[in-house]
Amino acid sequence: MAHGHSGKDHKAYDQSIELALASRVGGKGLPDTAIDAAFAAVGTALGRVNKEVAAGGLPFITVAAGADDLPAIREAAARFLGNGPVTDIVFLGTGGSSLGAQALAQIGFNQVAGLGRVDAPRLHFFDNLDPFTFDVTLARLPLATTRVLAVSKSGGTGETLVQTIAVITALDKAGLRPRISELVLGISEPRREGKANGLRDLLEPEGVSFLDHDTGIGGRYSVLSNVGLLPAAIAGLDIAAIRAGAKSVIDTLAAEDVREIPAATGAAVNVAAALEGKGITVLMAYTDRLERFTKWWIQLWAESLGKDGRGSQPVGALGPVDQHSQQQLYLDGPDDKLFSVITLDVKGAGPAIDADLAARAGQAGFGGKHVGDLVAAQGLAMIDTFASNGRPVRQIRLSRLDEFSVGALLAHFLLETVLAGYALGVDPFDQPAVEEAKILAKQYLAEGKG
Ligand SMILES: O=P(O)(O)OC[C@H]1O[C@](O)(CO)[C@@H](O)[C@@H]1O
Repeated sequence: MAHGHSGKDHKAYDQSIELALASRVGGKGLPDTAIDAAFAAVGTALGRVNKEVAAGGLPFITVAAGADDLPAIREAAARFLGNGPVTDIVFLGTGGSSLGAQALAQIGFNQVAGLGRVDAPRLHFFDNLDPFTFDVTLARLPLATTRVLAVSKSGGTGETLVQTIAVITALDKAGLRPRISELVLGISEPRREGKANGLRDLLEPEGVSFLDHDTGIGGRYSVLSNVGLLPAAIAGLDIAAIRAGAKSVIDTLAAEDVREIPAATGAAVNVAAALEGKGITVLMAYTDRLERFTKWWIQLWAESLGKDGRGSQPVGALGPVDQHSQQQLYLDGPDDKLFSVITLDVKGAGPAIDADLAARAGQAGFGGKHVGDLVAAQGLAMIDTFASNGRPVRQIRLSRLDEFSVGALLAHFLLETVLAGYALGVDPFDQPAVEEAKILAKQYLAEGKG
């Protein structure tokens, strides 16, 4: 990784819900009655989670806390990159088969808006289906030095299948089909009796090998399994540090007092907000490298909790840029939101601001400071402004953004979501409502509609 440390010697993050409480931010904050009721429900949910893990359930937790599979993941990454030059890596997959990998890749300064390529290879995540984007990309990519990782838990997602078909066709046209087993790799569930797996059917006859997607881990819970960690290893990240960060959070589940557990506290503040009729939960991160993290979290929260008429609308925001687009609404619009602000200790980081030039720009106060000083001041000012306007805000503060801390954050939000789901009385692991439009789309395609 170009910056930061992957050491395990620092606390991954600090969380505080103080400024979400009515006692601190006035009438519009969350009252003690709601917080107490939420902690009671989350305490019961925690007991259930711990019991299920002890009984061998919830493998997304046990896998995330382990390390036995890491050598195999590293080997697969090394084999995938091979010996020859690799200029580009294409990731096919959508939702939980892509967003976690994107969140991790961003920690290593990949996929950061405005930054473009830092080091080779370039990473391309095609989690959306767009005929023009894909056409242009396939035409421009140097296919002989490109590697493709196709990920689908079910092996049946239409977007991923048509992209994979297009890749095979492009490799064929480029005369590279004989090399496909070297250029392409898959991750999918093992074949199951009576269940089709289109991705394996497409690629295995070509000689392409697969890593098994854990059948007990749903896509949106898979980031700390090989689904997220193989791309992370390919991107050069320290996957042992990611797992160490995750384990540091998972280990807190054993604490006696539910209020001492950060993930349980995060679940409780969200459940309390739901009890108070706040239908929107905003996650605002003050660092470019957590932008995809917020997208990953949006799927996790929305698909896990939005059912039976329950759940809250997750909104991802980036600071400071979104202060210039959404702050007005956040502070002065409907009081229907809980805010969670993630800040990074960036004081002293980034370019120094020349004093003379700052004075010439009419901002003498910027002189002698660093860009990071301004961002740090903005994050803190935003948090305090939420509070002074009576808008409940939870703070999460990172001292560093590295593999260890992102592993911890990922585990935190995975656990927070499951605890909130159990506390709200919904099943956080299914997504029955997403099937209807998929079936209809296939019917319309057959009928030529659209
Ligand atoms: O990994 P798969 O099976 O291709 O599914 C991709 C995504 O599609 C969904 O099933 C929703 O349509 C998500 O839950 C999942 O993460």
